[in-house]
Amino acid sequence: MRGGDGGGPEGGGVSRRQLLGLFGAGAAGAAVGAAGGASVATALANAAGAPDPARAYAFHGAHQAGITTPAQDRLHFAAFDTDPSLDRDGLIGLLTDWTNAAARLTQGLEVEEGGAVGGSDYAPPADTGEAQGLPASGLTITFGFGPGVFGAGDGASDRFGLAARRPPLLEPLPRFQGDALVPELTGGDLCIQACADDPQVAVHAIRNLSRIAFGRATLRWSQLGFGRTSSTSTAQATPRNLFGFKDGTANVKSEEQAAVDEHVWVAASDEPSWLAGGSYLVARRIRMIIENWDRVQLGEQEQLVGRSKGAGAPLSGGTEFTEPDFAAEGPTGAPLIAPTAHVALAHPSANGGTRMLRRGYNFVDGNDELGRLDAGLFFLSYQRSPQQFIDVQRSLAADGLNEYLKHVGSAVFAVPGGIAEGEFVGQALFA
Ligand SMILES: C=CC1=C(C)c2cc3[nH]c(cc4nc(cc5[nH]c(cc1n2)c(C)c5CCC(=O)O)C(CCC(=O)O)=C4C)c(C)c3C=C
Ligand SMILES: [Fe+2]
Repeated sequence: MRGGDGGGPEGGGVSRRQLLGLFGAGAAGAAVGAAGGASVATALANAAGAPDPARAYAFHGAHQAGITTPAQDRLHFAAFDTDPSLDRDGLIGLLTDWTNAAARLTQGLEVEEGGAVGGSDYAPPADTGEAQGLPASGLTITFGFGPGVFGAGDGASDRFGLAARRPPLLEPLPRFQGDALVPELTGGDLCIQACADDPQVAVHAIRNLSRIAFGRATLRWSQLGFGRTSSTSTAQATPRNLFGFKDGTANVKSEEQAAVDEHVWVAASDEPSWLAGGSYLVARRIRMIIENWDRVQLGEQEQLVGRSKGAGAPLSGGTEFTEPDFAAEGPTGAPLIAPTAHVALAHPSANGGTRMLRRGYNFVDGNDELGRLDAGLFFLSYQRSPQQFIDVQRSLAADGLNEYLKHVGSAVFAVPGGIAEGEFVGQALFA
């Protein structure tokens, strides 16, 4: 619990009580220390059915937390531009300061001991204070590097001396059919994804990390999210998006170790080696024209998605987790799942076997001048290569849902692997 004088989070870990119950004390200690690592994925998942305010995920580990971690209910995502005056040492300094703060915040602590009210009356507090008394709430903080960190590719603008370390796959995403991107909601040199089960905890994290960056990086755009639109663990119930459909049924789940290794983590044999254990993050702010959608008949809504609205079962039959049968035909000989249905076009069978780990959130940001809700899905996906997203998004050009969607924001980031205590996030990039 954040209290200003070093009080740790109750339980000190991934619901230590639950892990003790599952494995006994020794195993629980090892599991908490390696959170984010695959060896405890099942333990985390079993402990993750329902939000637990005292839950604290380890910040250090083989992978950054916040990817295969059971998706929390709330999001604050931020993309930053680095200040033109920032050089390599300045960037390392910023990453070090962010690491130190994030390691504390995720454990339910203030940015610094005595942060909000324990400092001098004559200096601004080191912590903004709105999370005083709040527990860790499952907070994870995940950092990523945008293409701009590696220079503009002309050699002249390589402020950080990282051009030679650029992941060959890290390019701004190509333009997709129907894109209506707003530059102010697109791109970014650095990103931070803060997820928690308490919105105030996620916002507090981004606010303080932004404040720490003052003079070194400025917020380019940010997004609040609620009601996760995916499950990343088999222990979680599938949530619903703002179209009212279950979303996340066929997602890559943390328990699918082989699929996570094949589709999510950059392997040691991939280029570049500094990104091993990391992933590529794609963010898309997708406006949903829900007023039009709400006038569509139920049967047509289901045809557009390819699944039933109630149970989330494929229209070819079965229950939620039955594999869709795209060859199944109805009495008229027409396929039960239309070839232009969202799930038909997004399915691995339509995309050379490709999958991705989706981790998006619903958003509602007020309304527009026509009185329509500015609502939608803040789509986040983690994959071993951005090409996985590109292939599926290109396939979705024929998606009937597009009539009700508008992609207005877009960004791609290389998310480095996890770190050990004493290291700063992304340290391998500078080695
Ligand atoms: C490019 C990737 C994807 C975008 C963009 C996207 C947007 C989007 N999706 C929904 C609703 C649903 N998506 C579902 C499944 C699904 N979607 C993608 C990819 C993108 N979706 C994939 C890879 C899959 C899984 C396909 C499969 O393997 O079967 C579903 C069905 C339930 C589920 O499996 O999650 C829904 C519903 C919306 C509303 C949307 C844009 C706003
Ligand atoms: Fe989808």
